[in-house]
Amino acid sequence: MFLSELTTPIERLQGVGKVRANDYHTKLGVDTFKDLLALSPRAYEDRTKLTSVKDLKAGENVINTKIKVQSHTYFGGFKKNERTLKVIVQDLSGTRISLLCFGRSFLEKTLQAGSVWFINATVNQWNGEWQSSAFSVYRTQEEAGLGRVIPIYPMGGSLTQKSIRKDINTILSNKYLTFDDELPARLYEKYGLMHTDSAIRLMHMPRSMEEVRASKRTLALTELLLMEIALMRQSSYEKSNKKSTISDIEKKLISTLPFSLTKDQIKSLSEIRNDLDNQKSMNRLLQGDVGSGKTLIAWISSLHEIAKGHQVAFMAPTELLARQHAEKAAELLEPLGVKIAFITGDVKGKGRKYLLEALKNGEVDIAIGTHALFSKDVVFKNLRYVIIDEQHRFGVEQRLALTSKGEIPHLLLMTATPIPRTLALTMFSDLQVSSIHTMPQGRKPITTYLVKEENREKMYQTIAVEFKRGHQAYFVYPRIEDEGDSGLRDVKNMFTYLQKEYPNIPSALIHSKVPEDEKMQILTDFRAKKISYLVATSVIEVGIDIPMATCMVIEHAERFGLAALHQLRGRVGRSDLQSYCFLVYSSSLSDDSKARLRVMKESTDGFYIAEKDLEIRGPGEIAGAKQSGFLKLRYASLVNDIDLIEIAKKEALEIIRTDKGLISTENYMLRINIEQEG
Ligand SMILES: Nc1ncnc2c1ncn2[C@@H]1O[C@H](COP(=O)(O)OP(=O)(O)OP(=O)(O)O)[C@@H](O)[C@H]1O
Repeated sequence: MFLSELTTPIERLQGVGKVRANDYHTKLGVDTFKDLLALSPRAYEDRTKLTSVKDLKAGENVINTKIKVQSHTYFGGFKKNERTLKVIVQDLSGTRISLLCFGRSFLEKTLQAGSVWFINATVNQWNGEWQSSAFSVYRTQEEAGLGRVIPIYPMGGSLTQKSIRKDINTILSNKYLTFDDELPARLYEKYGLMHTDSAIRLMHMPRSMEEVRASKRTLALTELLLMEIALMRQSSYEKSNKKSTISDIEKKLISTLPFSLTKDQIKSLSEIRNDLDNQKSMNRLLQGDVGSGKTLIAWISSLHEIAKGHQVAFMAPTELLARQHAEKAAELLEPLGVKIAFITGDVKGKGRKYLLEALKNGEVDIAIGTHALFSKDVVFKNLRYVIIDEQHRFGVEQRLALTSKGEIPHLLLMTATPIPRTLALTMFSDLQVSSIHTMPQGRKPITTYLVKEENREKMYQTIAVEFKRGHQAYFVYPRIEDEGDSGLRDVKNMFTYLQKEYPNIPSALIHSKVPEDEKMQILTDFRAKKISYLVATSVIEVGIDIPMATCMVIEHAERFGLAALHQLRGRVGRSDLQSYCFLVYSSSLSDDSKARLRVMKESTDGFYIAEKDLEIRGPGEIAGAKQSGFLKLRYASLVNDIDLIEIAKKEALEIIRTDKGLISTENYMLRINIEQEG
């Protein structure tokens, strides 16, 4: 069978109870046997050889060794039950190591003098003595996993390394289970790949790091190739040479704007129009910095389709943003006679029924909402254009699911987190890209200050001056409330603190737990200047557009990624007023965090920041792309596997060129796997 066909729910696995199943679903996104087998270890520990402290190289501190217990002593405290057990042992090389058994006095009975054990320990040197307080002891070499390479999985809740390994083993030990190859036979030979069955088994139970590398390479190339083919299959882009004309209704909107469009806005709009007038469906990414005027382009281009009698769907990542967009659209488009509907999961009952009828009958021109727009009961009469805001929140998979709905509509994805060039060139080969580099005229670059924690007071005073000028501010913190141990400032406590700092200045608290209606009311009041500042978590990260807000304070700035910092900063500087961003950091910063904050101070250009992000993170993943489902890759790395990405692209192109329907026997498995995953 193919791995994608192993869809048995995880709760049916022997030994997995309710709690563990629930943790699999919620912590790891594992719902089926297939998902568990596809769970890629986040690291491997090489325990193939016994190592003594003498074998440690600079920077290493983990040993797997055989020990002989010498003696016991106790240290610290006055009474016996307050003292800590110290077990003196000798490792393979005869070196003395002290095992410090904090809270583990019971080991005195187990680790008897003269007995022999295997240990896995993290060691360090203290006053010339080797010590370890983080160690595990095993009776046999087998139990210690020695002679093997141990996979380390992502964990969560009740799931431990041991339980995950055991569950994977339970599935793989079914002797009737074998996995068929997912790629055409010739590719295995051409690229020296393992068979799928071996690759899956060796990913979880490798005997050497060489096997880890070989299995990863196979699984990564398989994954990339399936994704490239799936994307290319549904892409039917053909550049049109025809120049489109601007409809009257578009002209009308443009003429009512109190400003003129920027050069890049005009260019993007014309690229989109040309695509919209093409027979083939558009698949275009509109990338532009925060506040560069992308959403406006979305509305104008919607009119191009509405003028033809077509319907448009506009999807935002959160209800809050969907509502804000709906309000803005109403202001801009309703005077032109455009009929707008707002649809989210929260619109229920009679109102929903009425809206759905109107959509079905074609009485609505634009439906604005969250992903609820694409639930089964939402039927359009004539949907021809879909716009997705902040596309990094929607994975490639949703993109595929969306366009597989009947007649393929034109698709415009908008993002304010530009994609580094290398990635755009490779992974997004199926997308056409329009970029807005120029900012609207009159915008002053935001001034960014890096503020040491101890200088916060001065910063609060500077902001007080802005309040006096009638300007507004955001204060952002990483947490809603402190759970007692983090030492981080949190939204709730700081709300109280700032009220004392700024007596008589109206403020509001906004975070994910505030009900949607309340959030909306707060934003309406903020826009109407009834509120001067918001104390918030990163819920305000995307899309909120309040022109009079000129100050953005982000405390514990080192806790946020570059993309998030850039998005947050983009909430100010949205008018011709001078705006300021204060990044407050703690004095104990890692080199990476320092480099990131420096980039923020140096530049306000999202394109530059995206490239730097990739550079600083090096072999890591970019801009939270993996986590956010931008590209949900399990095995391949966008940074390390550029060579595989290129192979996948080349082979996928060839396959699509010769057999787009994937109907040949050789390509049969590709079709099955793509359809299963889709
Ligand atoms: N050419 C322009 N000149 C002046 N103001 C503009 C121009 N284009 C758009 N704006 C205004 O700038 C603000 C931001 O525009 P818009 O919301 O379209 O940007 P965006 O790129 O979608 O922003 P974000 O990424 O933050 O969602 C809006 O108030 C909009 O009316």
